[in-house]
Amino acid sequence: EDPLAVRIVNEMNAIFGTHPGFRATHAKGAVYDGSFTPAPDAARLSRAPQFQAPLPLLVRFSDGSGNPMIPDGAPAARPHGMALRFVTPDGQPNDIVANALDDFPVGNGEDFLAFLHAVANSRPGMASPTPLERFLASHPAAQRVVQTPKPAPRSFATQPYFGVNAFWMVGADGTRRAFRYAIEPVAGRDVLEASAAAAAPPDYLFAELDQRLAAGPAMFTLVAQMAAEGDPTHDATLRWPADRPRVALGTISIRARRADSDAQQRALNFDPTNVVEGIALSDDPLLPLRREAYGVSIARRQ
Ligand code: HEM
Repeated sequence: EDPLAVRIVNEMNAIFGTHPGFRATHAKGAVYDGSFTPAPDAARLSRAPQFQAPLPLLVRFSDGSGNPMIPDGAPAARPHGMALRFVTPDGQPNDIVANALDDFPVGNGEDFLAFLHAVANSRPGMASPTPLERFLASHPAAQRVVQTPKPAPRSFATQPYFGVNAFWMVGADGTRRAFRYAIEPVAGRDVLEASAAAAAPPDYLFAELDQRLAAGPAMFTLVAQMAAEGDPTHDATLRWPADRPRVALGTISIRARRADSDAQQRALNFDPTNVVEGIALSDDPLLPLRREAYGVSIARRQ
């Protein structure tokens, strides 16, 4: 039998079709140049280079489907994605790969495969219960994610993004703290009515961002939601209480779409397990699985 990561990417291909040269999911995207300026507090929390001094960033915004022709306003384009790479002085990448949803349907790879398999095998008009309905009935976190409203953003720059999986920060004094990333738009959250999203031009999000950047950078605050002692890090479906402190780690500034965006996005391999000294992976099993599955998709598309 094929490894789990291969079977997962196969199910993604079954859902979205195979599109040579494109990612198995988040297929439609573009790559931007930007920079990161750490907040004064960040250096104490993590000794990673991105929290010591300003660094260049590579950023990719994407629609959350494996279909590269998906209209930006289609429900299947949600959640949208934001992936970023700190370009560190020694060239070792630290990536953050985030979705426009502060949640995930499953906490382990077997359940993710079963979820994708159920989606791939359910069709509108099928007799109830469909495979998806059966999966949701026995997986409350997936039910919660499916029921969460996911309005289309007005702009990639008016949408918050979330890292979902927990990491550790290792401070200058060696102290380890568990956290999750959030990326908050400085312009504030702004969404479209369902009817406006359905009527929007197919590339409205990418066109809007070009227009916005012509007038000035798009800004976000990189935030860490800090765990309290004992908060679970091993299961992305176990959300931490909303009152956990949110610490600003710095400012993301997005300058312009790269002229070589198409070539860049083919070559780029964002991976949430690309971390540098000062950031460490948690015990969340989705992290090593993501590394493997992204690797499978990268090998197929490159
Ligand atoms: C077990 C869980 C997951 C699996 C198996 C998975 C799988 C994949 C795969 C195969 C790709 C394409 C990689 C490539 O060709 O470069 C991808 C891309 C992506 N995933 Fe995941 N994913 C998982 C969880 C997540 C989570 C939790 C998030 C967000 C919090 C996320 C956000 C994204 C984004 C934004 C991209 C596009 C990255 C880019 O712009 O290059 N994924 N995922």
